[in-house]
Amino acid sequence: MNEQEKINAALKAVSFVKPGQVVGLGTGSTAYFAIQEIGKMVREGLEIRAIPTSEATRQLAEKWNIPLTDINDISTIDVTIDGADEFNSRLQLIKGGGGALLREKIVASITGTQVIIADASKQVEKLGAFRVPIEVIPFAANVVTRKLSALNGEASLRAKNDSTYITDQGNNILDVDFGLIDDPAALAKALDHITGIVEHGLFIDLADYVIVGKGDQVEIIAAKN
Ligand SMILES: O=C(CO)[C@H](O)[C@H](O)COP(=O)(O)O
Repeated sequence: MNEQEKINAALKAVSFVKPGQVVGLGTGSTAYFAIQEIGKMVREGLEIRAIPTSEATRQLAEKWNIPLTDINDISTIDVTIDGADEFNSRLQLIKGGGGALLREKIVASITGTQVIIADASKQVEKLGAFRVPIEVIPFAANVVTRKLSALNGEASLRAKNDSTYITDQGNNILDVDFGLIDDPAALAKALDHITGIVEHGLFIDLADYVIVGKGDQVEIIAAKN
């Protein structure tokens, strides 16, 4: 993990934000730098409305006086800048290390241009060294855990400060080790069909660009359509 690479990627990503747009604000230590930069742009007169992907991001945006709007009052988001835990050459992602995958995926699903920012450590040949975060309703945590083992997934209930981790929606997160994933799209489809899973952290066909900091350079990788 390299903080300067995160900063460089974030500074590049904010050039995607234009006046008058609705902007999705991601969650995590990389998105933090983009939100901070957008805050400075707002202070200098940029007019946008933003949708935060977590309560932590909402607080950060409020601190920077970034005007917020309600996702239920809009139909599309022009551009979203968010981080990722891993990405591959097809711009398939694992997200949810920060626990915000549900709102992040909802926001991504109505975003025109989804820009992912990352340091170079996030680029992988095959997804799966980072365990796939899966948001489950607490009632179903063990039910889902057993169903995941049928897919060769070893699930651990996420904890924080010695307590079970609770998401912004009051759910739990299972961090699931599937080993290296040969076909992330097929796994995502299988997870889509498990009752009790609210959402999973495999983001397939959602990223339009990944901006990755590499040393003091920044590489912009566009999705192949
Ligand atoms: O998906 C996320 C939060 O749910 C984050 O974008 C992801 O965990 C990357 O975080 P960071 O930029 O801190 O490495």
